[in-house]
Amino acid sequence: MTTHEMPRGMVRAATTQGTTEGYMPGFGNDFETEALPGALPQGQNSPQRINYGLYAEQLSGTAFTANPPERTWCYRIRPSVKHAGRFAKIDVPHWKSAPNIVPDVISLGQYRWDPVPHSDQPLTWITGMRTVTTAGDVHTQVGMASHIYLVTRSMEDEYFFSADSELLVVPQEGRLRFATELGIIDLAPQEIAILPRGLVYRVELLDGPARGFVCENYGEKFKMPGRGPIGANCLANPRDFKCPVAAFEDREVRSRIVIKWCGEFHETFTEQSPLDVVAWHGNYCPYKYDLRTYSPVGAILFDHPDPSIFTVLTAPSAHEGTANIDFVLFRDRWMVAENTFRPPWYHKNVMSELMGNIHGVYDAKPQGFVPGGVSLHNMMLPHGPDRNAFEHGSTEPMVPVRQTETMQFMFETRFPQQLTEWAAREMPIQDDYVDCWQSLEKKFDGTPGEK
Ligand SMILES: O=C(O)Cc1cc(O)ccc1O
Ligand SMILES: [Fe+2]
Repeated sequence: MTTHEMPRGMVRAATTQGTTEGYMPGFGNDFETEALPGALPQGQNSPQRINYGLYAEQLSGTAFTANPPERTWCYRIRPSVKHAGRFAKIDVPHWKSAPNIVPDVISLGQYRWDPVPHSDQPLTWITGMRTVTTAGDVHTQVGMASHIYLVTRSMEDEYFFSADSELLVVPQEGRLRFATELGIIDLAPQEIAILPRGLVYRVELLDGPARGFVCENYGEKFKMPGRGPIGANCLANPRDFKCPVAAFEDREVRSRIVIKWCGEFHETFTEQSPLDVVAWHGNYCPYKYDLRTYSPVGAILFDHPDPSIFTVLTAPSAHEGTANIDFVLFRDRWMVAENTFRPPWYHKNVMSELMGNIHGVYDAKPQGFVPGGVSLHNMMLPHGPDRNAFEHGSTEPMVPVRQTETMQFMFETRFPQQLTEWAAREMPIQDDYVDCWQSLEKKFDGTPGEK
């Protein structure tokens, strides 16, 4: 299927001025969109009867009284209660939720993994999800989980929603289509998508097998970080977030809906596609973002700032400035600081840092952290440049250098991350990772002067 082909039978809103080919720009906007003319009621949410015989339904992503409240009004062929009833538990063994403490697995440590090889098994978005770490508690809606997905099959007449979490998707190889209740998102490496809690969707492969990373956010939703003295511009700009226009299917076919709820998986069946929202308006919706539109701000004279300067999105916790999750991007950029050790400094951090490599070379780890690979520097565990990066960083000429062809990210959380059994035993762990610091030399010889 090409990017422009629609899934079977899907009717999408005509793009209007201000939209970019099936998407509407802006972060947290109050959007409105209709796939059939006149389907969206004007001036009120719940008229006695709705055009085309549609049903009105509200999807609330925050408490009714939150400030600001986030909700979307959907005008659909059937209310979703007709789609989802009579649930049965099913087993999705590799998708774990916090708390998931494996007694004989040691999560305390610095870990790194090679890319998980693509599979020749038929794996969908649901069966291909592999949890790497969990943190916090899904039941009290704090913390997160990190996952790797390996997708080799499109979902067919099968749909999913997570009542537990919002999903941040970071593709690394292969393109995916998210056909959602609120419209279609096509996603390629170097882009990200956010799928809100409660939204029903189907995931299709657009080409090849797909692999990528997911951050499952149990807590408050991702938002743009406060930019403080940076002001109104740079970092991620609101207009670069894109929300899909309405698209619907009118397909009467037996369909399976899988629901993640309190860490458990359930199935229910319906006789029609649940993607039957013809029009909607509101501020609770899925969106995508092209990481290449991120404008990094950094040191332009000396020293190395905290990586919070590279935050794309932040999911707050109850403690101001202490994120449940920060999503941080290390992209290509100029390094210009004078008289400065330019790679990341050595450090210990109360927050735990899970990193993934989308492509290219990461400056603190010129070897070993390869595209598709993952590293974890858990709560308060020391880490920093390996020996090669240290030697290079402390001797390189202080001329402007462009770090090119590089893109890594970090899921940083205030909670310690617990390894799953799969991450500890099946994912290709690099047993010798911690040795990358052992060859750092003692330079101190008791005499002053630079060594
Ligand atoms: O540990 C890492 O590689 C991530 C990181 C990068 C950086 O520039 C500063 C601090 C930090 O934790
Ligand atoms: Fe770090």
